[in-house]
Amino acid sequence: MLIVADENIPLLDSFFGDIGDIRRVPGRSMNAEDVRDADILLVRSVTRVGRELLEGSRVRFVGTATIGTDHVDVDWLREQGIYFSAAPGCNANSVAEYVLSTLSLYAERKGLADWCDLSVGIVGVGNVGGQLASMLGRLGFEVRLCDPPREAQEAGQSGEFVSLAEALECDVVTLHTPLTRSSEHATYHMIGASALAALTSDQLLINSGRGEVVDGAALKQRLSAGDAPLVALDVWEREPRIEPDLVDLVWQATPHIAGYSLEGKVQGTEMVYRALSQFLGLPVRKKAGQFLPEPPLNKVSFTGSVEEGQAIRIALRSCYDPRQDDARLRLAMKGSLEERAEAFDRLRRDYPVRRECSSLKVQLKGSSRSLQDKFRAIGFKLKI
Ligand SMILES: NC(=O)c1ccc[n+]([C@@H]2O[C@H](COP(=O)([O-])OP(=O)(O)OC[C@H]3O[C@@H](n4cnc5c(N)ncnc54)[C@H](O)[C@@H]3O)[C@@H](O)[C@H]2O)c1
Ligand SMILES: O=C(O)[C@H](O)[C@H](O)COP(=O)(O)O
Repeated sequence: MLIVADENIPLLDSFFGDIGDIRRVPGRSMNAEDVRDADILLVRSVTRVGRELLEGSRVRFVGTATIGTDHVDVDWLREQGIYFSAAPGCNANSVAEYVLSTLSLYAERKGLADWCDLSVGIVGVGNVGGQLASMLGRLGFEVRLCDPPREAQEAGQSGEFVSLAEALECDVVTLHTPLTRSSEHATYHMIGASALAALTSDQLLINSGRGEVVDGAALKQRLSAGDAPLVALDVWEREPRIEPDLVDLVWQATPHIAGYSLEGKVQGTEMVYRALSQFLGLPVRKKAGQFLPEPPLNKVSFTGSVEEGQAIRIALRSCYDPRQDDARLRLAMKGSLEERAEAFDRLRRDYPVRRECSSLKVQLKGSSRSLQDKFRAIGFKLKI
């Protein structure tokens, strides 16, 4: 059995080596010739999967080791009888940690003594938005949730949802919707000129969903006008050919790596491995956890005299500090369009190992119960 796989899927041999022969291909340039003789196709989000890639091949299973599925023509696969599986939720915690770290930097920039003074509007409350909402709620933030599809489905069951306009009133607005173009609540360019006009310089907009959810041209105009909000973009229109002008205009710029914790990536591989094993009628014997190495930093200690906010910032940023990714992306925005595109993909392919907060033991000597609860809310392991 031949498995054709994006070379950027981690642990291909460990998970799939005893299922079939593996042919590794760069995901961005994968073409029909690469997959013609394959039985199984494993991708991440940079390969467009549909008729053009698969017609005439013998592929019968497609797995994407990612949450997003907008790169896959799911309807065409269904019509062809090709089984499809994604990895919902695999890197939700990684994205939530990216948002938390971004919030901590923003609160510091604003000179806030307590980051919980920020209200946060979450647009799209699925795996990622839901995980983030739960963390922020436990930390004591005021959170507003906007999710019209869920609101319609859960009508009458809860009054917890607000409109997009109400979410846009929060100090921080963070986008976690999929990219959809034709459904009732399509998200393509959902944040356009009028939504952007509602935001002021007292606010932060974060997009780590998909680049095309925000109208890039309208964003450039808004950021060049007065009273503009700060913006943190992890995802961009037309990746990897992103606009260097927009990189210059945003406060924080990262190369689509919010979900790139090692845990998130390996869980993506594991979920596709499980789906393929079930599809082939094989036993599921491997788990992501068995392949995760000891983290280079596995313990930090704080004494009772440490200021609470300071302790949380140190622990959070020792696991993930987006400023490093921001600096790397800005440095890479040189040369021609193609050179910049290659650099964008290189930053993602050669991404350093990043571990989630759950990999770090936090020792809190003589700390308050409330501080312990906050560390737990973020997912740290506590040693008291
Ligand atoms: N930057 C990254 O590294 C990264 C990592 C993981 C996921 N993502 C992106 O984040 C998206 C969300 O991930 P998820 O796991 O939470 O997906 P999900 O499917 O679990 O949740 C998405 C939620 O968005 C809601 N939604 C749909 N249309 C909406 C609209 N118009 N307004 C408000 N809400 C709307 C849905 O009802 C759903 O509850 C993914 O589809 C993917 O594109 C990015
Ligand atoms: O949808 C997802 O899971 C994320 O956007 C994911 O992190 C994308 O990573 P890539 O497929 O581009 O490696």
